[in-house]
Amino acid sequence: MKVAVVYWSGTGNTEKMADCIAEGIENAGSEVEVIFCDDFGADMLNDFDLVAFGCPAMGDEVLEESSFEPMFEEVEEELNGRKIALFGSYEWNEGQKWMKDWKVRCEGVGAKIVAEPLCVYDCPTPEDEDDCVAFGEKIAKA
Ligand SMILES: Cc1cc2nc3c(=O)[nH]c(=O)nc-3n(C[C@H](O)[C@H](O)[C@H](O)COP(=O)(O)O)c2cc1C
Repeated sequence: MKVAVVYWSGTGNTEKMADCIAEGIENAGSEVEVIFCDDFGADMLNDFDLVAFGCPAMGDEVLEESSFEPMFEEVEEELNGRKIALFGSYEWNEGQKWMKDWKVRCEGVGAKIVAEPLCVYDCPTPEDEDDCVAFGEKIAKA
């Protein structure tokens, strides 16, 4: 299994999640590449069996709009039938609306979401980091 972890992060919280998820994927014996969203595109999808997308809640409960959203708009057209996972950090709302909307959006284009999306409040605690590693191990076996 070859996995891409594609993320955006402004203050490092989602980046930390990405690194821990990658650690879990490696623990599971899979190959992983951690890629900043500007360096990923639809033409790379065929190189991976699974893509884990990470983006914090930004704007008003949306994906980051200048870098991650344009990449995702291009990629989502090609997600039908592909295995993906979603994760990200948030801070302002307990409702995690951005992630609920993102999940519905991905299901709408036919992506196969292999695990319940992982949301972490603010900066990952050591326990959150363990959850991220476990998430990586889980999705790598999906
Ligand atoms: C411009 C801006 C908009 C944000 N909008 C939201 C939001 O709508 N909902 C929320 O829960 N958190 C919001 N946040 C908080 C971030 O999601 C939170 O700080 C997160 O940990 C940032 O992750 P990062 O370190 O990966 O950038 C916002 C933060 C910024 C700077």
